[in-house]
Amino acid sequence: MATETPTLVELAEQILAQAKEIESALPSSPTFVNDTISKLPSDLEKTRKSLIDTTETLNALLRGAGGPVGRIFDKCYTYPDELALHVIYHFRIPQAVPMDGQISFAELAAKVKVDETQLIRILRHGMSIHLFHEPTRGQVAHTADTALLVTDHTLFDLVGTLLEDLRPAGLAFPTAMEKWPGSQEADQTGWQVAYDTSMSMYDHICQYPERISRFSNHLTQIARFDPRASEHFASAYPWGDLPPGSTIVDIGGGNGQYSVAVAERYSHLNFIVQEKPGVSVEGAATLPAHLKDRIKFMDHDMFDSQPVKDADIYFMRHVFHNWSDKYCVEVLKKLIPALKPGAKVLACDLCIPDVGERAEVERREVTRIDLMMMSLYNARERDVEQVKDLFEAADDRLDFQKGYTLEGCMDKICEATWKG
Ligand SMILES: C[S@@+](CC[C@H](N)C(=O)[O-])C[C@H]1O[C@@H](n2cnc3c(N)ncnc32)[C@H](O)[C@@H]1O
Repeated sequence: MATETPTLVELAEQILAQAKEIESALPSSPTFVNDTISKLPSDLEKTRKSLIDTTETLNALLRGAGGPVGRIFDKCYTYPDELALHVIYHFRIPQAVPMDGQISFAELAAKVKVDETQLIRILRHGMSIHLFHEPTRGQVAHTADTALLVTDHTLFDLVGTLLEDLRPAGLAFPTAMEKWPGSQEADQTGWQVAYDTSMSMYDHICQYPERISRFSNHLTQIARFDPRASEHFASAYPWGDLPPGSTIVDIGGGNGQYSVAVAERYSHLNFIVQEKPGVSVEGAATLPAHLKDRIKFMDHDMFDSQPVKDADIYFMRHVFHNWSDKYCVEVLKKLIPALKPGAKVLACDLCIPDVGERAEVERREVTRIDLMMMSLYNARERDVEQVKDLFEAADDRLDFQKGYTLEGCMDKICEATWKG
């Protein structure tokens, strides 16, 4: 509400106080060429997110010149920003600019084989959003951002996946909404419209070696963003309260990395990692010797009846967000005959925070992934209430308990107990 919005001066004062706090913790103030913000101590992460929120609020208030029209313009005109980055990716322009020093537009155009005039126009716009800079007229040099696109190939592949492969599905999504209103099927999305295929996104992309390779690198890049994810997972839930010898089933567990994290911390627990055939091969082969008697791997399709009866915990980490409600409920129903009274079912996913619970910039990180899941698979991210609804829809004897917050990330572990 307008009455609750701080004044411009109040916002500016908040920004000054937070900027001073951040700057005093850095070796030097960050620039677009020297990115020191990555050296910020983790205990100031909350302040950094809050400062982003405050600056965005101030910026948005000032943008509304002539009414909110400026803000609407800003949203629509991200399209040329994406176009500039897309061209920069497509023609591998970062790799053609010297890491130290500079190159003329003419030389660069010849090197990447594009028309010089088009290149200048693309890069001059790119420079306005910190993609390269022009140290002297007619010369191109790296900013911290474009240099990173050279040194970090998984980040480069993330750009390619998002802009070349996934973005067309987003553009086509309104048509998919008209064609298949409210669909919960993974083969009725923007992807099928954009690529004129009946295959689901993952099956389709697998047919193109270059695309699937950059897609898996983009997943690696996302995982690197939170290198302590398995640690957070292992510390968020009271695993230590389980009796010795308890059995935990990790459904859709990939290479078992989250079972490994909990097993390393709690030596009294046993794990069974279930996956589609072939998925866990590497995890099984590289399992540390001291965990071999406590972690087993098993082929199992989660849409079939659960073969491991009477386990203490069944957990699914980052499984439900790949599926629409209908399929999540089906997976839960397949568990029911295996559950003993008191067994716990845990669903861990990115969780959409309530408004005000986290910085707005963090909330948006989840809602934007939610829209990607929708446009690509008709899947979704959920808030705690929506996970609770899944448990209730599967069986009212699955008694929802609570959502455990994970320190340092946006995941929550939602817990239900089987009442029997
Ligand atoms: C996003 S990954 C999560 C992997 C792991 N739990 C983690 O948190 O890193 C989703 C996993 O679900 C698995 N999966 C998909 N369909 C499945 C099915 N029908 N049965 C068992 N696992 C399945 C995939 O193979 C994939 O490893």
